[in-house]
Order: sequence, then structure tokens, then C-alpha cells
Amino acid sequence: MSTSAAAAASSTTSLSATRRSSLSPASRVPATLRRSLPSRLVSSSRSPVVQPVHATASPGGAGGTAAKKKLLIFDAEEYLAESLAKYTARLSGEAVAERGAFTVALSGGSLIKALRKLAEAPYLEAVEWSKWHVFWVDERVVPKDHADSNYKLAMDGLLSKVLIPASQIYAINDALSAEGAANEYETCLKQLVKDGVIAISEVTGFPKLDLMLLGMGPDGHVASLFPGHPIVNENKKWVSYIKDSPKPPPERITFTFPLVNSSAHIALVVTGAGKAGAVHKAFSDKQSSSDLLPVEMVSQQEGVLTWFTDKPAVSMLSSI
Ligand SMILES: O=C1O[C@H](COP(=O)(O)O)[C@@H](O)[C@H](O)[C@H]1O
Repeated sequence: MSTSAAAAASSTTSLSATRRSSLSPASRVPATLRRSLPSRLVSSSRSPVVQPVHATASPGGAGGTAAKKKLLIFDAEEYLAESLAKYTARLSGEAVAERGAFTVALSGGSLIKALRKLAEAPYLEAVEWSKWHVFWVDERVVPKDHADSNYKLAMDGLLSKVLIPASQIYAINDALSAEGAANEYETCLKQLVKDGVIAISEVTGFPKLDLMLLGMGPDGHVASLFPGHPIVNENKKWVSYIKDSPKPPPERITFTFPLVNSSAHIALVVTGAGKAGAVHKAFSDKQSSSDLLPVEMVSQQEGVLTWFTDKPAVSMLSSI
């Protein structure tokens, strides 16, 4: 990260800390949510810039690991986008300072629009784009210029507007079958581990990307890991494939849960009333391991899982 971006990141941290100590947590959490959220989730910090309604942090994620979960709820999508850009820029700066590279995996769908502010001031100038290595959490097996391509979506919405070397943008090989593309993508990741670009998690032995940016479908799917599909239980491969996606197009490749959950940081970006049911289930205390939605299986081994949501997406939490 450039000096100015590093300075911005550090001043944000101290400003947040100042603000945290001067506001009572209870005053920052709407009464309806205070009643409804599990008490283990209710503590609070508020960004001084983006006006989340409240934020929570708690030990204990899905699956009973020691993962920490943080829920940010924004009054408007605009604030969410601003906060997501700031969060991503901060993590980029930290990774570049530490390892000289930032490894980030993008989803498709609504996430890309939520990342748009990264291509605007101050992030456009401050982020060290030349150090970015960009991957896809999942990709549809279609040509790169197809309307369904997650690569095309990200290129049009973000990557064409920032200066990342083309050799550091890792698209799938769209000339191969789903199986072939998944295998080749895993081989590519293995080479980058050998080259020292991607770290390996000491906890899981899987690659540890700096940031996994996830969306979630209304059915609770993340990446191309759909409810009830056997691929959600894959525990050896880093990248797998499906040919029967319930959401078109049917053929996709996807990171597996061990890879997703080994990341240093995970952001789950979930907006809109259509996703309220899955959000409600994900934050319910009544989780049973037999019927977990894929989103409930996002449980990183280290670090913090941060949910970026809006009010419609959390509208059912009051019924917990
Ligand atoms: O098919 C997909 O859907 C999910 C969710 O998309 P959204 O538009 O509802 O946010 C997305 O995260 C995934 O990458 C994509 O392939």
C-alpha cells in the first residue's frame, strides 16, 4: 500500500477506537435487533464513515470452530459499498506490507456492483493494484465474453478500471470441460503456492488467500456450492466442478469449503429482502448439523468472517 493509503488505514483504526469508547454499545443497536439477535452476537462498533446500523462480533461460528463473526448492517447500499471498498483496501495494504502481494478471490453476482467504489477515489489511486492477484471463487463454464461469465462481470464492473497486470488475473480456461477447467485451476493455485504468491494455512494445509469475497443466493448457496449438493462435503480437492447447478448455467467450477474456510479473511456480501430467510437461518441459534445451508458452512479457521448486509437482508432477524 502507498504511504497515503497506509496512513488512511491507520487513522481509520484509531478513529474507530475513539468512537467505540465514546458511544454506548446499546445506543447503537436498534431495539428490535437488540431483542432478536442472539446475545452472543450483540456487542458493537460503528464505523465513523459508513454509518452501519450496528456491528456485532462473537466467538463461535457455524460448525463450532473458534471463528469470529461480525455482522454489519447498513442503512443504504451506498454505505455498504463504501465500507466494503475501505475494508478491501485496508486488507490489501496489510497483505502487501507483510508479503508483497494481495491474493483475493471474487464471486460473481451482486458482489461486483458492491465493489464498484474500489475503482473510485481515494481507492483507485491509493491501492497498490500491481500487487493484486485475482481469482474466482466460482466460475460458470462459458466463454469469457458470455453474459453469464463471472470473469466478464468482474472485468466490466471493476478489473478493467484498475491497473492489475493481466498475468495476475487468473481466469479459468474456457476451452476445457468443467472437470478439466477445475483441475487446471487447482494446478494453477499449486504453482502459485510453490512460487510463494499464495500462502498455505498452518491450520488446514490448504491455500490461505488473503481475502475471499463471497455473495449468497436466496437459497443460501455461496460460490457454486448449492444446498443438498454432494460437492459441499468435498474435503480433499481445492477446486471442484458441477454439471447440474440448480441455477443456470449448469456447468461451473468452484472453490471447495476447505479452501474457502482457510482464507485469512472472508467477507459475505448479502443484500435484499430475497435473502432474508437464509440470513435468518444463518443467525439462528437452532442450527443442526444435518440441514446446514452452504452459507452456514462458511466458517473460517482463523480470522474474522464479516457479513456486509442491508436492512432488508436482516429483516427477519427480529423473529429469532
Ligand atoms: O451464481 C452465483 O450466485 C451467487 C449469488 O449471486 P447474487 O447475485 O445473488 O449475489 C454468486 O455469489 C456466485 O458467484 C454466482 O456464481
